[in-house]
Amino acid sequence: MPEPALLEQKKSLRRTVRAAAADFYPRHGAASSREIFTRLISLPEYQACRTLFCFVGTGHETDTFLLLRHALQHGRRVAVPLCTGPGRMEARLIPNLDALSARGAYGIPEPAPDAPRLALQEIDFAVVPCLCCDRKGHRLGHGGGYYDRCLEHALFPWTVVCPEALLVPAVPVEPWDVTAPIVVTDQGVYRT
Ligand SMILES: Nc1nc2c(c(=O)[nH]1)N(C=O)[C@@H](CNc1ccc(C(=O)N[C@@H](CCC(=O)O)C(=O)O)cc1)CN2
Ligand SMILES: Nc1ncnc2c1ncn2[C@@H]1O[C@H](COP(=O)(O)OP(=O)(O)OP(=O)(O)O)[C@@H](O)[C@H]1O
Repeated sequence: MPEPALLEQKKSLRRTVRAAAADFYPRHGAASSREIFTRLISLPEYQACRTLFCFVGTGHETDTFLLLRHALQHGRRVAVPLCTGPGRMEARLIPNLDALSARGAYGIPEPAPDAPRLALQEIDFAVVPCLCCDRKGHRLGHGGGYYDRCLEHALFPWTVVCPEALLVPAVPVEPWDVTAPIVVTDQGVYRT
């Protein structure tokens, strides 16, 4: 059962961070995303990975097209989220960026519903979005629980990405919230 106080804290933090993000991304999003990209491709977990699962960043998120393109050009298998129901998503393989020309749930570019499914056991490394997070790897998402469900049993390393300007001292943590082992910002890499 959700604890009412924590739920309220998350709601209120989402409101504050959405406003901060709306201010941040139009002005600094492109530069921030490039810095985050540079740090991501330097991670040993990325360099070693053969199969990458990475979100497709939209407007007020880190732009991940740089990473998706890099991974495809360097021979990695690349999968992105496809929302399949409330709070549920699957990793689906894409052969190139043209496979992301359709808009899916919430206006996010998604592969076609018949794109091949990637079993979670086959993921070597994943890159995950957030509205904001803290340096301990606690992330706040949009509240759908998509990543908490998906990463609940993850045995692979994964990182959340967040501009340093949107980091918060502490994200309220509920029992089902997963903790990112790595936080990559535009200014550094934090291992939790
Ligand atoms: N790029 C990206 N892909 C993702 C996620 C994400 O956060 N970012 N998700 C992570 O869970 C899942 C989709 N979940 C989402 C749940 C709610 C909203 C949402 O409410 N967005 C807007 C409203 C969009 C609209 O105007 O309709 C909002 O925040 O106000 C977005 C994504 C899977 N794919
Ligand atoms: N592993 C899980 N199993 C069942 N329900 C879950 C699980 N994880 C989260 N939920 C449900 O999902 C809802 C949203 O959770 P939360 O607010 O933590 O989402 P979020 O992390 O902000 O969003 P997202 O993961 O989509 O970015 C909660 O009401 C919770 O009950």
